[in-house]
Amino acid sequence: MTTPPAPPIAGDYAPWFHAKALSGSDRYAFHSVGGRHVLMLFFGTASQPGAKAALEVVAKHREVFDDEHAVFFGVTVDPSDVAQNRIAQDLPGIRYFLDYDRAVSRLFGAAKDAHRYEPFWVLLDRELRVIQRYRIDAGEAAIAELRKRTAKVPDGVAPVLTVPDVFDAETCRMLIDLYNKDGGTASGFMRDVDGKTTHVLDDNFKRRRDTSIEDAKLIQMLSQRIARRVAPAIERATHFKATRIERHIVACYEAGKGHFRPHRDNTTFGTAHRRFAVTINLNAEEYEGGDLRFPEFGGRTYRAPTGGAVVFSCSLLHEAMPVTKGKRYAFLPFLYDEEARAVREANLDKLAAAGGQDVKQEGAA
Ligand SMILES: O=C(O)CCC(=O)C(=O)O
Ligand SMILES: [Fe+2]
Repeated sequence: MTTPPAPPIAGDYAPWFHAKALSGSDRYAFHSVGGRHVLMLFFGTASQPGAKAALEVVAKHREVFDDEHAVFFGVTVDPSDVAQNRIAQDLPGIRYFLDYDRAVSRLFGAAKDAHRYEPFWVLLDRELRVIQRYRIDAGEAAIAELRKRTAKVPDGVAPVLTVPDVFDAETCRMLIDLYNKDGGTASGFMRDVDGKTTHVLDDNFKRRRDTSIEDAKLIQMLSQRIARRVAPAIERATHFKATRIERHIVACYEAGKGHFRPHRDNTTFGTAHRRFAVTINLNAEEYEGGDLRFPEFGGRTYRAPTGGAVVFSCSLLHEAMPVTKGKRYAFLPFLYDEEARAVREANLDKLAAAGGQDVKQEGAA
């Protein structure tokens, strides 16, 4: 039997989990809230006076939770809180987890067992690390600290690599032409639904059209450039040897439509093998907006030069900002290694039929 990890203390990264939320989601992905300070309140049941008072403190400071700088999550283990309308989601910023099996409460140390519950607040920074835990009656102190932290958030630097000249100008142009001949197809993203990695389309979350490169010779040439110019940069910076490449696509984000909201690239069974994401811009001078942003590290944005790459770990939260003028074209592979290939193969049976295509493409980097 493996012992469950000890609950996080100040300075530790908070554990990630999926949980039922009052919003209606059965599997709300907690890792996706990074980039904002997070105040969690493990209150157990709002029928208790201490919990009720704590929720009143949240209501009093409601404007702090604007989804941009800070978010609040209440955690109840009592179904009667919903049945009796004691809690309600209030956007922006106020959300609840329905932790009826106590899994989340156990993870954070609030539920000791089926009977004992120690309510508390826990404040997390934008990288989802614990700043501090507060007793349930110390809500004012927790929110005062949150206000202080959000008033001046240092502008960090995301741990990304920039590699110039992976493709020459001619190759970039040729890839754009290839896309334009085909016009691309609306591309979605992966989500685990009932244990299967499923392809989902949602314009609010991602809007982009992709065309898949089919020419074997071209694929080989592009893969070689990645192997000779991107893989060594990754190896020098991280000691990771990328040997495999997933997907050869040209993607296009159009002004007024194209964007991809904050996500991580390896959080489903079907994508767990991905190690590094590579963005090679094909026409960096021809559009506005469309830069990459890593919300856990602040507002700074990144744009690969034409033919050059921005490379980052697939575990980092990232977004492609909306394109506001022109069209942005990019070549967007993922890299991994032999060990990760075994992970990929072990997960093949977890791909829902319709979603399989994208992640089954393969070749050596
Ligand atoms: O547009 C980009 O550069 C990144 C795209 C991305 O995040 C993805 O395809 O997962
Ligand atoms: Fe991504």
